[in-house]
Formats: sequence, structure tokens, C-alpha cells
Amino acid sequence: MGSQYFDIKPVAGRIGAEIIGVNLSSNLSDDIISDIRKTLVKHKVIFFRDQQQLDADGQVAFARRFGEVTTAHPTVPSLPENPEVLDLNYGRTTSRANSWHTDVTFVDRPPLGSILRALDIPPTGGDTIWANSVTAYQDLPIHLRNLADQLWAVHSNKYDYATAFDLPEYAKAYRAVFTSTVYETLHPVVRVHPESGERGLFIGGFVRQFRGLSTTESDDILRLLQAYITRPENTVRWRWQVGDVAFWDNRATQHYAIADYGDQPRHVQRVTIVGDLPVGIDGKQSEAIKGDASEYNRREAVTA
Ligand SMILES: O=C(O)CCC(=O)C(=O)O
Ligand SMILES: [Fe+2]
Repeated sequence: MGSQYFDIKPVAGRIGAEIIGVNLSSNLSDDIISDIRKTLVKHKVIFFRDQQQLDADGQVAFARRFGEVTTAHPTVPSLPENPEVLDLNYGRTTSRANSWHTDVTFVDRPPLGSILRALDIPPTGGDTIWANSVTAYQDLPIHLRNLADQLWAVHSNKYDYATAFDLPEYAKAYRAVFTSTVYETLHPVVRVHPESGERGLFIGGFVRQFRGLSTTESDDILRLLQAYITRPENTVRWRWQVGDVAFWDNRATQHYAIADYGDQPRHVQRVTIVGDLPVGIDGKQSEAIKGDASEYNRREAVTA
């Protein structure tokens, strides 16, 4: 699929494409937005360079073209003047993003996607990697695919905070909120993408246990399945420059922010689009177990 409005340049063999010739701060027609959406669904993560003219409000306005935007995230401070914008500006030691995950899968409607804008990037390091969960599923040998097809997983935001990272004072309020409500949701391990119909592995960092298996069995199987997600063939790595924008399909990817830049500044801002209720290959939908997940996407911003 091409577009009459912009050029599409794949970045890696199986995931990721750069969109060339679109100014995200301009008034984009519905036709352009529709082509951007198709490109996102096909390539799973899309990149736009040189978007220095785009500010936080423009980023929110662009995100709104794809769906409802979430307010606030319990682990990451929002901008006080703009609760839709997550301000990720607190260094490698305080981030949970340097592990493979799909965003916010502990609620029943995890994000459709997120849009990340680079404001300050270290001279070296601080890249982000995305993985294609559809090609990972296709890579599974048939017997493992049959196993994955039958599994459902409990996703939760409950962590062992004994080993938690140290937070700067201003971010502690967010952690207090994050830990005050436990969310648990049962999702299919193999999810049918609502737009492409593709099957993908829907797992990642918030998976606690597979239904009907012990925690040890779950850990072993999760490790086995994650190994297909993180195979280099299924990934793309982006070397950020200030002004870059990345937009990923959170329904078909995992990502990992590389914490290799020491104490150098790295500042990115994220806007998140509400997704739908995942559907498994048998047509069954995800189910919230704990926490009012339906309210989650509209919860109040916490500002310190
Ligand atoms: O900082 C990054 O590159 C990504 C952080 C992350 O995981 C996110 O914004 O969801
Ligand atoms: Fe993330």
C-alpha cells in the first residue's frame, strides 16, 4: 500500500516505516489521516522526522484524529496544564520502560496506540525498540501456536515494589496512585486485530499468569513466547533526533526504551489513544477482574 499524499520508507524488514512529507502541525485532511492510519496498521510503528513545529497541543490534536485520548497515567506525571500529555523526563533509573511491554494492558481497554515526541535526546543512546507481535505469532512452530491459541493471561499492574526503582520526590505521588488501585484483566494470548484481522501475541510486561497454569509454568511459557517477540527479525530500533515523532499500534507491538545513556537528559512526551476491548480467536472478549478498568482511561490527572 502506498499513499498519494506522502512517501513511505520501511525502516526494517518486518516492522516500522518512516512517513516522509507530512507536517503534523498542519491541518491534515481526513484522507491523509486515513492513509496514516492504514500505514500504522500495516507497519505497526511509523516515524515522522523534523516535526519541531509540533507542540504538545498539536500532538493532542493529531492524536484526537485517531480516537479518544486518555487523561493521565498513574506512573508518569502529566503536564499540569495538559493532562493528556505524559511527560517522560526522569532518567533511566526511574523508568519502567526499559523492559519489553505493551502499554497499559492491565485494563480491559488497553491503548489503541501512543504518539511519542522527542524534545531532548542524548547525543548517543536512548533509542527505542519496537517488536511486531503478528510476525512473532507467525514464527511460532505449529504446536506452540496451537498452545498459544488456547491461552488466556491475567495482566496486572501489581508489582513487587520491594525492588522498585527510586523515584524523585515529585514523582512519588504518581507511584502512590499507581499502587493504590490494583487492576487485573483477563486477555486472550492471541488477539485478533480489530482493523487488520491479523492474529498476534498479546502479552508483554504486565502478564502475571496464564489461566489454569501455575506461576512457574506461566513464567516458563511467557519466556518462551516472549523470545519470539524479541527475535531481532521482528524488531526495529529507532535512533531518535529532536523533533522526531513515533506512533505505534499498541494492539500489535511491544516496545523497549533502552537505558544506556547514564545521567544525560532525555525528554519525550506521550499522548495515548484509547483502544477497544481485545477479542480472541474464538470471538471471546477480554474481561476486567479487579479495579474499575472502564473508568481508568478517564481518571483524573495526578499532578504533584
Ligand atoms: O521513552 C521511550 O522511548 C518509550 C517509553 C514508553 O515505554 C512509553 O512511552 O510508553
Ligand atoms: Fe511504554
